Amino acid sequence: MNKSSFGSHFTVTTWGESHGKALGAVIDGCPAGLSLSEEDIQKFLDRRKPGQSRYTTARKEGDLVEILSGVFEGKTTGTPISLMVRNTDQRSRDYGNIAYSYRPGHADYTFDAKYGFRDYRGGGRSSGRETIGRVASGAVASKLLASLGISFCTYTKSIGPVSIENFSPEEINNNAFYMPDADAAAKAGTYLEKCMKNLDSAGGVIECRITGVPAGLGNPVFEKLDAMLSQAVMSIGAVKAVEIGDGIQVAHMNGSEDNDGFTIKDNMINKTSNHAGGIMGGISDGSEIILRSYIKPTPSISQPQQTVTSQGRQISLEIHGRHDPVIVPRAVVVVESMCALAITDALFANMTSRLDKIQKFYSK
Ligand SMILES: Cc1cc2nc3c(=O)[nH]c(=O)nc-3n(C[C@H](O)[C@H](O)[C@H](O)COP(=O)(O)O)c2cc1C
Ligand SMILES: C=C(O[C@@H]1CC(C(=O)O)=C[C@@H](OP(=O)(O)O)[C@H]1O)C(=O)O
Repeated sequence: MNKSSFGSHFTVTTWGESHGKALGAVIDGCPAGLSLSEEDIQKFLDRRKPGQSRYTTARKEGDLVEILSGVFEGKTTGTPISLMVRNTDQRSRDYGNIAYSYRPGHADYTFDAKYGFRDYRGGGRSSGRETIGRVASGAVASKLLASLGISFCTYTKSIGPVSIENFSPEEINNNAFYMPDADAAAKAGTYLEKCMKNLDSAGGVIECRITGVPAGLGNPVFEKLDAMLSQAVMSIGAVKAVEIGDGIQVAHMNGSEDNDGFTIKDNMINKTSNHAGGIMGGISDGSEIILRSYIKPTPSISQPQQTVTSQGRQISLEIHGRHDPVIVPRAVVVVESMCALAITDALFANMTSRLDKIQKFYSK
């Protein structure tokens, strides 16, 4: 089985390959009446599309979205929403040497081990280009969440050894890295130039902050909100770790440092700090949700690497084709989209969690 869907209440199925005719998504479970246009979705896709700086793949794609179904007179109809982006700049002949040899760090070997057959053109289904369907669906989920007062702020926290520490997340500078600190962005550029000169690649960290999520979203066991968010973000290619709140740092803290105190502010229960990153016991606590995603260096590099062919011959492989020297800047909106899908799914699952809420709904 090749499961291509995410979510059980707001369900997204992505489809397509990097060098096929097109890619896209089908969204099931979006309520009727949400105003939605191709421009709403295009704004998201434009943040992800390739060819926008020298630090991303040189593949030139417009990534123009077409809404094929589920929207009438500018509003969702409550029926499946089908979204499509056509591929226009495939150069499949560049991939001849990976048809029968395995790229270190990519999905070639494991895909073959599972299916015994693969579309090797640009990684096929395992290409980062699959994230088009995720981002197009994330745009719809974000529009829905925005109408409920839930918003996202996502940015590059580090690239290689260059990280940003003291900054205002709202000030995302319009640099090639979506990094809210222009000095750090310049340093990241210098670091990447060195990597590129060495025919090498770099990784980094993306931070996503979600505001406006009320207390009470998520479940106490299994489908914990932190587990749902982590699963959503870990399912993106090249993501190797996810942290919520203080994340792995808590292993080095004492309870007296890590615990967030409670207080009353404006007659409401509030916290004195947010080490937990907005989720306790698997359920949102009403404060900002803070998630970090750790992205590995792009596996396809052009310096010679040791590998084997599917026939078991040892070879030295130089990878051709057009690849991202760093994945992080283009993955910022992918992380945001997967978080939006997870929050929407959790929200819809929550609708029937309390009898008083159901009674209120039917009391009119
Ligand atoms: C937006 C995006 C762009 C990517 N670009 C590339 C790329 O240009 N070259 C490459 O080899 N891998 C790229 N990747 C990563 C691979 O798709 C990924 O490493 C591969 O599928 C193996 O999966 P894994 O790293 O999760 O094990 C990209 C991933 C994303 C999300
Ligand atoms: C084209 C995109 O990124 C691609 C992600 C990717 C990979 O292996 O993940 C490999 C490269 O493309 P191709 O599939 O042609 O080899 C990247 O250019 C895109 O994301 O739109």
